[in-house]
Amino acid sequence: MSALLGIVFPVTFTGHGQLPAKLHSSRRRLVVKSSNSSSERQILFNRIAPVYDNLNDLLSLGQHRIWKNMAVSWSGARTGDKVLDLCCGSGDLAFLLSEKVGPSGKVMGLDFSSEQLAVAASRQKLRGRSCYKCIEWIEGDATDLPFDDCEFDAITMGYGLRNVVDRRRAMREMYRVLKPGCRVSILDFNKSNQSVTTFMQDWMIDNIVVPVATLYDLAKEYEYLKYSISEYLTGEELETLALEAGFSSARHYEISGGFMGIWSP
Ligand SMILES: C[S@@+](CC[C@H](N)C(=O)[O-])C[C@H]1O[C@@H](n2cnc3c(N)ncnc32)[C@H](O)[C@@H]1O
Repeated sequence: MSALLGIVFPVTFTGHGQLPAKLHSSRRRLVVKSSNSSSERQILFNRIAPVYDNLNDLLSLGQHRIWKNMAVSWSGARTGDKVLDLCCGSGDLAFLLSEKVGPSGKVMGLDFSSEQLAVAASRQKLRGRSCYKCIEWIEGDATDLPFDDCEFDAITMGYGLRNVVDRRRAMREMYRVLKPGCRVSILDFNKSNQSVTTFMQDWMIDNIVVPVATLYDLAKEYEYLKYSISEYLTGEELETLALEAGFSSARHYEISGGFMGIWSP
């Protein structure tokens, strides 16, 4: 779900702030394409957890790995840093971050899906390098972070913000827990102003993503992708959101077919 033929875009923000809501797991089978409550989305991501990684590789032809590497580079994470990966899912960006910060650093991977975190933890066990031991998985809500002010040297978020119901609050939380002068790097699908791009995105979701997901009995869950992009923010709107949250600057670039974003000082 995260990546599809280059139709993604990260945006990074700097700056240096506060806030709090709680979510509870539910076993209800409630997944709809216009899923627009946090608990519905939590259920959705729990359900897709067992196949999420395989589908990412399949649907992006492996390209999501390149984009995630870029997002981690843009975060500016360095050896020994304490960093946060929000909406970490099965942990791709957290693993990449741990390679940057090394065993002397610390990576916190936070997500509200216990099933995604279980996949992340089992992947961690299978990995031998010492740097992976510096990752801690935390079940929590991106809009109510269980961290102190100014705790992190860098924050990443891959394909997360689009799925967060209260994005304004999530952005303010990122601002609060980030140290002054440090950077947030956000990677996601682009909500384009170009009708051709939107048409291509919709076409690929309808004709490639959903049919493939149907093979895993996850059609409805992946139909949600189209909805989530349509109600996401454009690059300009994301920049405004970051500035309103207190960040000193924010820059969104489209890449990969014209749709990826990066912060510039
Ligand atoms: C598309 S997945 C991305 C996972 C991973 N970052 C990646 O790039 O592969 C989105 C993740 O965001 C999580 N998520 C959505 N809203 C959240 C929130 N409010 N708080 C914490 N996690 C959230 C979901 O549980 C899911 O694991």
